[in-house]
Amino acid sequence: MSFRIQPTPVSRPNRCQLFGPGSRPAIFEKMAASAADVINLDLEDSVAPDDKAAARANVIQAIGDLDWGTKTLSVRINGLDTPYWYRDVVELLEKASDRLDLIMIPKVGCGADLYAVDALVTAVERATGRGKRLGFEVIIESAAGIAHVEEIAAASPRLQAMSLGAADFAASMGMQTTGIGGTQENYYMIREGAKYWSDPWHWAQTAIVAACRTHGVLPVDGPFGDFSDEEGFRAQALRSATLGMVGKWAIHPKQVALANEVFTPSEAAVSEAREILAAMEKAKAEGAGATVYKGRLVDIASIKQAEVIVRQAEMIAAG
Ligand SMILES: CC(=O)SCCNC(=O)CCNC(=O)[C@H](O)C(C)(C)COP(=O)(O)OP(=O)(O)OC[C@H]1O[C@@H](n2cnc3c(N)ncnc32)[C@H](O)[C@@H]1OP(=O)(O)O
Ligand SMILES: O=CC(=O)O
Ligand SMILES: [Mg+2]
Repeated sequence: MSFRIQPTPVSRPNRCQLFGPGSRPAIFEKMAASAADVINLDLEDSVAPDDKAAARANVIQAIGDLDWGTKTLSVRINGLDTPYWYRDVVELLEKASDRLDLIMIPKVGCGADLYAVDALVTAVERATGRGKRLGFEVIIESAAGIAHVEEIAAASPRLQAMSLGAADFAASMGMQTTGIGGTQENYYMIREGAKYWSDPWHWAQTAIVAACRTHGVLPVDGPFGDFSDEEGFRAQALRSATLGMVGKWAIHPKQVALANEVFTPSEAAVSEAREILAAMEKAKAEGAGATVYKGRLVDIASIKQAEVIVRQAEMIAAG
């Protein structure tokens, strides 16, 4: 490990973030009753411009009125290039109850975007004497966002989570697709006449995971648009989990159980991790730094790998 120790992100389950438009209050109770760890009430791209003010009022009322249980409650505000965002922040902080945990800032392009929102949030918190400090989450969904991803991950002590937003990301990058996440028909290699599909989101995901892990932020995979394609969602989520992401968005209630399943370590994975820890305890007692488990090498690095899985399982079990 470098002299610079890797910070630990906030310890809370973030396997699934369920989104719903702020202009559709009829679904808020269903969102609150869902099995998602995080609820994202949206004021941004799922809300038409004429509905922005009404959506904001709906969301403010629902934050206080509904029972959100132990979920993390977040509101996606409008982007800093719009006329709406400052009023989203000010009205949420002045009028919504303390139940609000986070705001999600979309389309961030540089660290100064977070600085600007932090300055406004801090001023309103001080002016109103608001007790609970608001946290941030951001979406990397532009060329600028991915180019400055590490600067963004380091930009505010309020930052808890960072998601990849595949739809806006594809548009900003000029990618020739209208698909939101998952396999892209034209992204393949050919060998001996057979097509092998590759993953166009992979490089952005790894950049996000590395930036997040460097700065103690939770890396999250964003939306998967085709909510009829359960296997496609599962495959995308499994790749994200394997890369180190802790959860994925659901843009339809059907996707919540899938995300929870993928981002909860399986019983088999947890017992194997515990067995590796036990094998290493035994090795340590015998003065060895490495040993053999099921015919393969395990050593001190394996302890850290196994601890990732055990910690994740324990944190989820603790709720
Ligand atoms: C690219 C991005 O920015 S993604 C993030 C922003 N986008 C969003 O927030 C969109 C979120 N999703 C939605 O708005 C909706 O799910 C839609 C438009 C995709 C589909 O809505 P519908 O046509 O109503 O879906 P459908 O008929 O399959 O709904 C089934 C049930 O789930 C409910 N439901 C639909 N969406 C949601 C949701 N997001 N949360 C909770 N419940 C929901 C419906 O009310 C319906 O309930 P019922 O059985 O009691 O009648
Ligand atoms: O906001 C999400 C996206 O995919 O765009
Ligand atoms: Mg977007």
